[in-house]
Amino acid sequence: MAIKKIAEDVYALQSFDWDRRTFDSILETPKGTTYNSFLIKDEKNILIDSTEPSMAGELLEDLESLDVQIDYIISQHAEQDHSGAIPALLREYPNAKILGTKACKELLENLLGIPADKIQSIEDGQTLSAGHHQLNFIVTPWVHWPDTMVTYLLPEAILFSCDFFASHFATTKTISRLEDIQEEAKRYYAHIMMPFSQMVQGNLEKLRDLEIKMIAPSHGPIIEKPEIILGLYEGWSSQRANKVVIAYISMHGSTELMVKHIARMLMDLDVEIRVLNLANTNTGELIMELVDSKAMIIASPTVLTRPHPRIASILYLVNMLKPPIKYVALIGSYGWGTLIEKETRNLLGTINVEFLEPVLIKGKPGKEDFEKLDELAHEIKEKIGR
Ligand SMILES: Cc1cc2nc3c(=O)[nH]c(=O)nc-3n(C[C@H](O)[C@H](O)[C@H](O)COP(=O)(O)O)c2cc1C
Repeated sequence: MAIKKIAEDVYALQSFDWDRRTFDSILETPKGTTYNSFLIKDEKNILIDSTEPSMAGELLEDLESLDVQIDYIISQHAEQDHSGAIPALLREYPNAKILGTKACKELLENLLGIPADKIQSIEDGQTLSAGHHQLNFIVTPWVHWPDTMVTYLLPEAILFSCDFFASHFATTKTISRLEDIQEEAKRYYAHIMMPFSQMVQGNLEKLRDLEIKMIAPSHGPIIEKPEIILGLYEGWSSQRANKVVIAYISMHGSTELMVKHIARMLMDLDVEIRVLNLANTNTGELIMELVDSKAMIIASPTVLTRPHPRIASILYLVNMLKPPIKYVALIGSYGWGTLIEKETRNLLGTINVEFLEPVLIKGKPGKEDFEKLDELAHEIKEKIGR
């Protein structure tokens, strides 16, 4: 664990998980992660969030080295990577009071067995005076559970943002350049925030009038130039992109010929595209590309009447993560009979997209098939330009 002073009497206590390579068994974390807890030393000592249960001992050691008793624990989100060490903290500081939203209180009781009388639920806009410091609680639901809130600290103007604006990125640097944060922040947004892009917009609106000098999320680095991450979130959540992602599988090359043809045509039409062969692409790479795409071309051969299983699992994920795509086109080769269109529509059943006329061809594509792909490319160009 590392103690970093981020302002007078304000400390970041970061647990470094350098080797972690996946989160929630789905989100890749190539740069590891950190679990960040924050201490405000004042007349009342306040701890904001905690750490993974397995790292509770390190957090307790750091608090001991800072020689503090804890009066309040602010639980901004009940998930175990932030609140899992609270039971251990309560054993060490039995008089500490826990504050969280009403939804957070219920989850802390259910997930961590914390007694109800230890937790006070707080309302949006409620404040807490620590003495010299004042904490303002802003309820920000669905970034990323229904219980989430952020805390604005005065007079320092630090926003403790929990998962909002976080990234899985184990680094000892504080961030003041866009290049340092962009990739991991985008990966995090794509997997955690994208399904709730409208809630993200609403929560950004709630923060709009605050003067924020520093953002201190509960994973990854402290961000010294808040405008860089606020700008990225504004762009990602406002769905202004117009790229086309082509995700494909081809077992014997026919579907791949179709992909190469339509990709070439779209490039000739000056459409920004990204082509991903799912046989050798990480799922995360595709999900990140979808953050700023307006259309997706799914290219799959028929396997046992349905989309190739790798395509099907991607469709399931796309349906869940709700990228901002507005148009879906299905292309692919089959041998004798196919139900691929029906299955694709089923798998994308809950996202609000327009399905374009599919181009499904028997065997190897010929001249007429390529002409149909040209028509589809023109239609896509026309649609995304609107
Ligand atoms: C395991 C397997 C299952 C298949 N099942 C079907 C099927 O149910 N219906 C069909 O029309 N073609 C089926 N095919 C044939 C392929 O869809 C066909 O060969 C197609 O052209 C392959 O496209 P590709 O060259 O892009 O891999 C199957 C092929 C394989 C290898």
